Amino acid sequence: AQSGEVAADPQQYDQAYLSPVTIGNSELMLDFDTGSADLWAFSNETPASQSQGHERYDSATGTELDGYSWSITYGDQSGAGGNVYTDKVVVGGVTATRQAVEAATSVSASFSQNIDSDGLLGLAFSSINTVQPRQQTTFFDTVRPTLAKALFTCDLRQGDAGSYTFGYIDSSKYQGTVTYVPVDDSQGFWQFTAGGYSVGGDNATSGSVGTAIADTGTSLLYLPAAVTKAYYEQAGGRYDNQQGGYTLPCNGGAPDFSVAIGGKTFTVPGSYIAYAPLTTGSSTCFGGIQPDTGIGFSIFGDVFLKAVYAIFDVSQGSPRLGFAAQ
Ligand SMILES: CCNC(=O)c1c(-c2ccccc2)csc1NC(=O)CNCCc1c[nH]c2ccccc12
Repeated sequence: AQSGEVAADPQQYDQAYLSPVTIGNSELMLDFDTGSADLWAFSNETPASQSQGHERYDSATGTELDGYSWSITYGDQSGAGGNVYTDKVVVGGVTATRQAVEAATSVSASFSQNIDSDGLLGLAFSSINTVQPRQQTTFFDTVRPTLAKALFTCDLRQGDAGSYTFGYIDSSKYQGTVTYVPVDDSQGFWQFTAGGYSVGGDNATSGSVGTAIADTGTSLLYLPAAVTKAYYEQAGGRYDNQQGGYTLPCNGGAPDFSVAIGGKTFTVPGSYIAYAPLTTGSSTCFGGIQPDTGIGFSIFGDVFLKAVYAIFDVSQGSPRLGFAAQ
């Protein structure tokens, strides 16, 4: 049975985390994304004008799926599309011998400009993979029958290298016990229900956050508008229309944010929520908590996930998420 571990290196402001992946003879840095289900990469088929500074997948090592294509658009209106190959993909020693690899023939500007990232490795459910005419499986779904345990874990850190493991849980990476909650995979996401929250206090008491997804591909923590408003009232933040989100003083006074999941309280330190200065040297920061208005659910992105050890587990038949304090 296979199991393995791969580093997750933070980009500036922990905007995303990148992990080394070998595809055929190419070694690329990919953004592992539990909020989508396509493994796509810059490739020899991506126009040079769009791929400056990126490592590229050389599709010569792959077997083309004739007549297959993919096209994805994310909520921030970024996206990519192209052709499909099968090739050998290795992540932390775990090997998928015939993994669908989506070679980009076109990528949006925000991906071209983010030169550290050579593509994404989707870890949501394969039901939302975009390959046509026949949907393909994610790397995790491809290797799942060969894994020691049908699960993967995520240990993201503030401003420091974290890691993903496949096939095993590393109990040295968390304290206390793991709290498991059921996952509703009907929308293809790692979707769960979050409970009460508290700002600055130590026990999650008021209100209820509700439906949420665990999403390593989204940088911030998107919460219901009322919860977000309550947070910034205590944090001394304000909604800045020009910035298109809440901003707050960078100076370290931001209160912690706590939320109950499965009856256990998990706390995001205030320092994670003073996310990034608006411009270099500014004393005003863009907030790491933003409203989830119009999305349809809350998104527990990297700002939350770097405060916990997360276990994405399908070993029990129905999927479940495990959280433990880091
Ligand atoms: C901001 C990125 N997140 C989203 O758009 C998103 C939404 C979403 C939907 C509507 C409006 C805002 C967000 C729901 S689930 C979800 N999660 C994903 O889509 C996960 N994949 C994000 C890939 C991605 C998009 N832009 C990037 C820029 C850097 C690194 C990764 C990315």
